[in-house]
Amino acid sequence: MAAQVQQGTALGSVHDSVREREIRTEQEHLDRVYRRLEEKIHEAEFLMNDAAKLGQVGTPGALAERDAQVFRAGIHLNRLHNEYEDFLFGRIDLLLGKDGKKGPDGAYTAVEPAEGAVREDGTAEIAETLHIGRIGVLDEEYAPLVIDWRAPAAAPFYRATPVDPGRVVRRRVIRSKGRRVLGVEDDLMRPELKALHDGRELAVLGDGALMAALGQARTHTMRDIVSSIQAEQDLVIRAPAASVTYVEGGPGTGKTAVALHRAAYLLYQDRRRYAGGILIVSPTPLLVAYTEGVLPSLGEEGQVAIRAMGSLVDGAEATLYDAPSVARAKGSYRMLKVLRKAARGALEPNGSPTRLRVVALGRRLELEAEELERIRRTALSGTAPVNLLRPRARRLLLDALWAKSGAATRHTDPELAAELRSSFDEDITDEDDFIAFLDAWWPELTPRGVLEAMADERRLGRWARRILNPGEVRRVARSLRREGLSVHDVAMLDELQAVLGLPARPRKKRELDPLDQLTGLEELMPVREESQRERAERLAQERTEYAHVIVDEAQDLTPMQWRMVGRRGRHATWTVVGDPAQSSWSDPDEAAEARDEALGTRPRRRFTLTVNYRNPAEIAELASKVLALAMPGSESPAAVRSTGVQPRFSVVRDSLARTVRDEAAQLLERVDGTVGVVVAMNRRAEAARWLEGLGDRVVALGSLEAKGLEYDATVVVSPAEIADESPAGLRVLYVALTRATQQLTIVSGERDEPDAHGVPDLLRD
Ligand SMILES: Nc1ncnc2c1ncn2[C@@H]1O[C@H](COP(=O)(O)OP(=O)(O)OP(=O)(O)O)[C@@H](O)[C@H]1O
Repeated sequence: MAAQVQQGTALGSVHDSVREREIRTEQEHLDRVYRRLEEKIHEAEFLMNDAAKLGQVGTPGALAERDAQVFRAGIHLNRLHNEYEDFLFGRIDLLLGKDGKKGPDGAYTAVEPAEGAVREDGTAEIAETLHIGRIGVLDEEYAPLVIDWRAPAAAPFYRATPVDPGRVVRRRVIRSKGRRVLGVEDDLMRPELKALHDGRELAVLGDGALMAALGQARTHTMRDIVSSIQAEQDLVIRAPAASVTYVEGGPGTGKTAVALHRAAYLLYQDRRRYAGGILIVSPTPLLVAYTEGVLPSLGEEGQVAIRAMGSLVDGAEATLYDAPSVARAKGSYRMLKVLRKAARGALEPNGSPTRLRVVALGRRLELEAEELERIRRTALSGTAPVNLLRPRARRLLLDALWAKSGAATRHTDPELAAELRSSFDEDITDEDDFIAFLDAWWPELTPRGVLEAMADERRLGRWARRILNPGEVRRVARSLRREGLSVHDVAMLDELQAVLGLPARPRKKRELDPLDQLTGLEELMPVREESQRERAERLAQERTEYAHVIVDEAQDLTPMQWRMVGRRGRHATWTVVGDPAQSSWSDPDEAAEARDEALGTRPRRRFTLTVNYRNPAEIAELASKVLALAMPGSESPAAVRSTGVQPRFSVVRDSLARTVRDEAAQLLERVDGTVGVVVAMNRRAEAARWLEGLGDRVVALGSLEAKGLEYDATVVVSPAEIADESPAGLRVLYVALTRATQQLTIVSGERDEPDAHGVPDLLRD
């Protein structure tokens, strides 16, 4: 190897001095970057003050100018005041490029080296050195001091491999804390070259920046992976935003990490387009809490909303879980039919009036139950939202009363007849009795109101006839009588909102130009089309539709949830990440149909992630036994590292509680970070009690709550209980087994059949 790779104890001191020199070089660069950042902060503060002065001038031009300045300076200050852990984290040393053109970030754009960049004797000069960081920084001459990780020029940092190095000779990960460089880790992309930089041979130090990142102790929040994104992940992160980006990959392949980095990339790449907002949908509030720090660490906040599936509807916050059979009924397409019937049926509350009496044209007029029923049916024909049909029902009532009055036949002059009719209508609709009748007979329905009506088993039975079986009706009605909402109730609320429609509100009058009124122009002017910006602002405010929707753990969405999420991205581009092998939904075909409906006919670009960065090989191998049972024939992703520590098997000694507590305590001793204890859903509450007093590094979770999370070590309690809990139980067990980054303990419970080594039947070959 021509490059200067220093290894072994004999070379130790040389190695140390090379390391010190390289660290010093990077430190000097970092110092320069910080000096420049400080200058920028002063500039931004100056701009803010200046902008405030402009504000006192008060002319429209000055005000617009001030707004723009405040906006720009505000963003700047916000970012710069953040003291990032590792503001600058990478560097690439490049050969001369083919065409010598520079991009907007000041870096040369060519991917391939120029002819002659490598001399015949195998030596080459480093022509360009780029430092990669969280945001871009230019020096006084507009030369790049730091390239934003999302800029095209930074892509080779993530993509270059020894097989396909492009111009990259050396790729360096720089570790720093605050303003101090702590270390560097290099990968050599062209080991065959003798590369010179400033007349000196290029040094190559250490290896394993990725391994160091993976081996770190976990906390209860996710870290960004910006300094170690791998090539197959980078392809997804930078995929063009058109249509649907569809990503599959097994546990730990970085799907969630990639989805979050992609949100940051899209904003960087086209901030205007994504002013309409990016929505990230997560299955649980726990996963939201775990992931929500990643985007701010990448310098992105505000335009991205991370919401749990149970809080996608404003004002709703799901806190309950349904039993699997109830979840199945509530989440399936069948529920859609039930809701449509319920929305119409709920118009007839118990005690709905059966007679309408009014006085008009000096006569008493009456409509009886049968006529009222006929009018209701006519008004409800079709599929229009129920709340929007109230004006139609009102009109039909007036028609029927007018016919009863016989007044129509009395006037042959159409003008007179029309006049009489309009005063007839006015008289009636002003009458308090009529208003009270209408409110009782055709009440304005709310989604919550309909859900409450469905809690009445008799009524639900009527609406769900031949759709749900009697057992399902009983269980669903009972579940709706509980205090609080479940995650599946929230999708039902959202569907009901669509079925009911927002009641008609009086339209806000456009401000009139007095001149238009004088000339009558007002009548002739078409209502102005909303501009793109106005639309984006409106959508951001209403927060019901987004410019890009990212669905994490997509394999778990029920058909009803796909409909809910689909409504938020009708005009959006999408990134959908998931793993069918981890699906906890019992009917994947039905869910796939709903997903295709939500995504429409947009073309899809498919990606597969193949490397498991979370689990060591020892844990991945055990989990693959359950994968073979859950989805025969599917492949598990290759684990990128091994720890030499085999999973531990434990059987209950005196009590399950004591055994689990002891095992968790042992793991707390063995790892520095977090421990997760995963139990069947119905044991959640008791498991939390088992762990009382062990501190906040350990948590108890139900199997469904473990989705997407990870811990240094996990205790999985009774594989058989988890597997038996629902029709998708084996896949849920697969999720539970793949949460640990270092150690895994399996505790067999009553239902398991452990062998002499404590290995339960489900985990044997
Ligand atoms: N390139 C990388 N560099 C460093 N760490 C990585 C990288 N890719 C993934 N990881 C780490 O691997 C772990 C798993 O990533 P992530 O949670 O995104 O996987 P996932 O595919 O969503 O898993 P699951 O399907 O089990 O939810 C995380 O700790 C993540 O930070």
